[in-house]
Amino acid sequence: MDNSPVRITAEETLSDSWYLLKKYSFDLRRRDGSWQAQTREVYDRGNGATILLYNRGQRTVLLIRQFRMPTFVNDYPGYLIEAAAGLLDNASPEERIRLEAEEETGYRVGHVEQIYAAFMSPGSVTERIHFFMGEYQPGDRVGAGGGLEEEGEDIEVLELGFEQALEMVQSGDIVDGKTIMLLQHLELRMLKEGW
Ligand SMILES: Nc1nc2c(ncn2[C@@H]2O[C@H](COP(=O)(O)OP(=O)(O)O[C@H]3O[C@H](CO)[C@@H](O)[C@H](O)[C@@H]3O)[C@@H](O)[C@H]2O)c(=O)[nH]1
Ligand SMILES: [Mg+2]
Repeated sequence: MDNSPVRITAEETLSDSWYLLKKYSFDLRRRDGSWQAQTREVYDRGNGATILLYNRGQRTVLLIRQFRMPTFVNDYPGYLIEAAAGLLDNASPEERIRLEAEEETGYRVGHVEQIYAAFMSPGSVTERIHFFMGEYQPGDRVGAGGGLEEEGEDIEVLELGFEQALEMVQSGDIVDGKTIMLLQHLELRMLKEGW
């Protein structure tokens, strides 16, 4: 017997231009057992991965700054400070984050640790982001980073002190969700382990 609380009744593609925007019609079984018809728009850009590169000895992190159009059209100057990140494009999260971190920051990544995967905007976007932490050393730098110009990327690499980065979360100079989560994960680790 089908016990699912959801029955999809129709699926309409609203846009398949760069990524995929669909409208789903479905019946949802409410907690009282009754069924209710609903529709929701769902944006599918695949899944992603992100990493906080940190150096424990120097007490620094490597972040990037780039232009993000969706923030610009929502009353923000558009240049966002973020942890390196990329879409999976059919690679595994770990494979992808190594490639992306090197492409964006110029640092080759050694050991990485996956900490969790999270839905970042579950009311509208399918994406689940895989979160990683990785230590870097100055000698791991193999290029300038910056991303791929042919894809429109123009990425500035920033090396910041831990404390400065955490203060920038408080001051509103760092406003990207995944980056705030990663910096706070680092802060928890610093507190727990007494760095
Ligand atoms: N032409 C065109 N290019 C696009 C479009 N949308 C994205 N791109 C390009 O596609 C590439 C995607 O770059 P990635 O580095 O793989 O992804 P990202 O944009 O950094 O995404 C990461 O961060 C996001 C925000 O936190 C995450 O949502 C995502 O999962 C990932 O972690 C970028 O060059 C971007 O400009 C579009 O509509 N049109
Ligand atoms: Mg990226």
